[in-house]
Amino acid sequence: MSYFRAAMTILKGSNLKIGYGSGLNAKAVADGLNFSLGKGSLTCILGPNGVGKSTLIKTIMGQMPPLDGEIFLDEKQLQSYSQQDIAKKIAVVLTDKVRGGNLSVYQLVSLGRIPHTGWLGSLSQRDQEAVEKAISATQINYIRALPISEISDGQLQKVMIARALAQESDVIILDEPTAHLDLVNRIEIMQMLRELAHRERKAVLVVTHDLEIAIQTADIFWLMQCGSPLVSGSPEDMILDGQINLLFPNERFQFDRKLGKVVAQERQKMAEVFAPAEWKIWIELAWKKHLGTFDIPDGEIHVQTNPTRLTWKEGTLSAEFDSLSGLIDYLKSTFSTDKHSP
Ligand SMILES: Nc1ncnc2c1ncn2[C@@H]1O[C@H](COP(=O)(O)OP(=O)(O)OP(=O)(O)O)[C@@H](O)[C@H]1O
Repeated sequence: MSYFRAAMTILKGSNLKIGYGSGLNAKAVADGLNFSLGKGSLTCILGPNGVGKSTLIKTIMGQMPPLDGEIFLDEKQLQSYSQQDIAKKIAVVLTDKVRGGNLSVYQLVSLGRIPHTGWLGSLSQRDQEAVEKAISATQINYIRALPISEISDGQLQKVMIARALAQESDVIILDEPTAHLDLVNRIEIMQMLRELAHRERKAVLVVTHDLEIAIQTADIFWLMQCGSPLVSGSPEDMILDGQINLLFPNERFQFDRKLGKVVAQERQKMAEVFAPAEWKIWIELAWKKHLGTFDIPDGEIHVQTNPTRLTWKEGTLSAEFDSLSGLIDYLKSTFSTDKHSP
């Protein structure tokens, strides 16, 4: 497996120290970063606000020099490339809103050819083919003639990805590409990036805070945490060995492997639940959310479906409800500390 990854590597960081300023005024943001980015896979960078994800991207793009260590792009030192040569190998999609409402979708995608044609270059047959291929791969043909001021945020994000594809670089980097999008668009964009990485053999590197969608789509995670090196691995391995919890500052928030979600760890006992598996999960989540601070005696919850019937059993007492919220409301009102206080 290590041979497979090494053979596909397009970008490598070695003992990298990143940050701002230089000399005595240098301010390091992260240190001791080692990574390799593989072609044909979707890699997600995750980490808390301010840990240095955007700084790492800017350094990889050659916009700022590393404070120490080295970056290799296609086995050559990044510093040996001109900015234009980097642009032929790395395309970037940033979070900033795109201006230029008068440009059509087609014209914006065509801008991806600038590293090959120069600003004033006209599009050759070869350039036009690359633009058409990018438009087709991102399924935006139906909006190609529209001005970008008239398309939605989700469509614009696909157009920006098409522009990056038209650049025909080995690496595509995206900084929070789904930040302003609704849930369906967030999933769709990440699935599109996964497909493009695999089908077009691109190395796609995405900064995201969307842990659950990243788990569903990424091949590799890079976890960044304050004061510690970058940790990489497959999302599934990281969940199973607990490394995913490096994302959280303390033990109050942990990734629940069974639920597949981040949950607050309340130290509390829970009723014994006799229910189908999907009911158990939502009863547990609702219990944690609503009853975390309540002192509820040992009890059992029994669930029957079709029609829904939830039974709370505590000693000889038994109460029935036709919804989970009905049961939760009952437990809240019965065991409220306010009610029990003198
Ligand atoms: N131009 C700058 N000069 C000096 N320090 C900066 C500059 N830009 C960012 N920083 C600092 O570098 C650190 C890392 O910032 P960065 O934007 O890389 O974090 P991030 O992980 O991308 O955060 P977020 O998830 O909030 O986008 C922060 O402490 C920030 O204040």
